[in-house]
Formats: sequence, C-alpha cells, structure tokens
Amino acid sequence: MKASRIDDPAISRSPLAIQGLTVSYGQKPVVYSVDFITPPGSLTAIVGPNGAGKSTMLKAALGIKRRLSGEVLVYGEPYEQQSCHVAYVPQRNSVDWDFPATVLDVVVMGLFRDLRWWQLTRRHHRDMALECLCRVGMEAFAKRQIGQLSGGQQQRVFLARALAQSADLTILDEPFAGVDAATEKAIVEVLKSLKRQGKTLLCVHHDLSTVRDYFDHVLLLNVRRIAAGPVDKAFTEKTLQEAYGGRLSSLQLEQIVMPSATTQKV
Ligand SMILES: Nc1ncnc2c1ncn2[C@@H]1O[C@H](COP(=O)(O)OP(=O)(O)OP(=O)(O)O)[C@@H](O)[C@H]1O
Repeated sequence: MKASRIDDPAISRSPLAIQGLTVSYGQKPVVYSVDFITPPGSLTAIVGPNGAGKSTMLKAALGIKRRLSGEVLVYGEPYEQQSCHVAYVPQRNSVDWDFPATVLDVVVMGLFRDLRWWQLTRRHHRDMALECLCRVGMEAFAKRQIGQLSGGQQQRVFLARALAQSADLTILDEPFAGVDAATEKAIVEVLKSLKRQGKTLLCVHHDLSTVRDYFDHVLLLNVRRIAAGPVDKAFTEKTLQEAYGGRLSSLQLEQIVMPSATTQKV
C-alpha cells in the first residue's frame, strides 16, 4: 500500500509544506506546480525575478489567494486547521496605514488572533507588546499613530507584531524593501535570533548579494520551482541563470556566487 504523504516525516515535521501548488490570475498560471518543504528551524530566502510569483505563492499558501490546485500543510495538517502556528508580515505597501491605531495597538493585536483593536487588553499584554517593540528599537514610538511612521519604522513595527505572535513559522514578504542599512541589520539580527530559538522563517528577498550572509536555505522560483535546499547547494550560478535568465550578467553571477568559491578555496 502506498504510504500517505503525511506519513512522510519531512512533511509532518515541516512548518510549511507546499505540494503541487498552481495559482492563476487569469488563464495562465503565475505559480505552476510548486513543491516546497520548509525545513524546521531554517531561515529561508525565496528568490526570483519580478513577477516570478513569490508573493502569489505565499498568498495562496496562506489562503489569501485561491489555489487552482495543490496542498498546503502545516506540520502535516491542512493550513486552515493550523494557521495559529503561522505569522505573516505582508509587503509594506499592501497595508492601509491610515487605519486608526497606535504602534502599540498594532503589536498587541499580534498577541491575539481573535482580539480586535477596540477590545480591552490587559496590562501584561501591553507590557509584552512593549518588550517586542524594544527588541526592534521602536519602544519610543509606542503611542504614535501608525500612519505617522517612516517606511523603515513601519517595517520594524510589523516585525514586532510578528514577534508578539511568537509563531513557529513567520513568513515575511520583502522585509528589507526600502529600509536603511541600520534597519536592515536590526531586522536580520531579530530573524537570526528567532532562528536560534528554533523558529522557522521564510522571507521573500531581492538582494542576491546578501543571500549567503542572511539565509541558510533558499527557494529559487520563476513560476516553477527552479531549485530549493541549503544555500551552498541550491544557490549556484546555474540555478541563478535558470531563474533570472539573461537578466543577470556573468559578472554579476560571479560576484554573487564568488563568496562560496572563495571559502572553498581557503
Ligand atoms: N491582483 C493581480 N491581478 C492580476 N495579476 C496579478 C495580480 N497580482 C499579481 N499578478 C501577476 O502575477 C504574477 C506574479 O506576481 P507576484 O506579485 O506574485 O510576483 P513576485 O515574484 O512577488 O514579484 P515582485 O518581485 O515584483 O514583487 C505577475 O505577472 C503579476 O503581474
């Protein structure tokens, strides 16, 4: 008898296993038959050119966008039954920043999936939220309206909200978009510290030059899955060429993959 895929330990232990995912906005799929098993405790970059389907894949995995086909499992069970394990940090520009809430309100909301912003919170909830704001260097902004923050500050607040959720898996869609070098460094440190605590992180990322420094695993996507696995194995000149085609020059490719070549020679 053929074993169920959920009996596969790689799937039942994975905080997010995507199987045969196809998504379309019209006739043509923008994500096609993608399989990807997120290793527990990994910090994974999702990489691919503009329009490759990275955000769409995540939205479909999270039930925000309808799937044409495919399965999304969290620890071997359908995502819909296990969504409490997952936190999502969307792209900054997809959020309505005129929403009437303070920075602290937004983070407190991360503590309770069912709590609405007008419902009462207790002191210890607010203390915990403040602690998360401290971890991203935003405690001084706790009382400020969210619309009155800069882009990098908004990104930090979103991260604090994800910290408050304390989810096993946090999915971040371009957390470094439009942030300065100091904020980028602060965000990377938070992500790495979550990984050290055993959490799993999945991040859409565009800067190919930092993939090796920031991440241990990578998924290269261009409508289809091009490659996936540990960065040293899956993030190569060949897979990058396949994902980006002629969009990357050989010099750029060499510079991106060079760090590992240099390390291996030493
Ligand atoms: N709401 C929508 N309606 C129709 N087509 C869409 C919609 N959103 C995205 N698309 C199309 O789906 C494809 C995948 O888009 P998606 O945003 O998932 O790509 P991406 O890899 O996240 O891109 P980027 O790196 O530019 O953010 C693109 O061709 C895009 O034009």
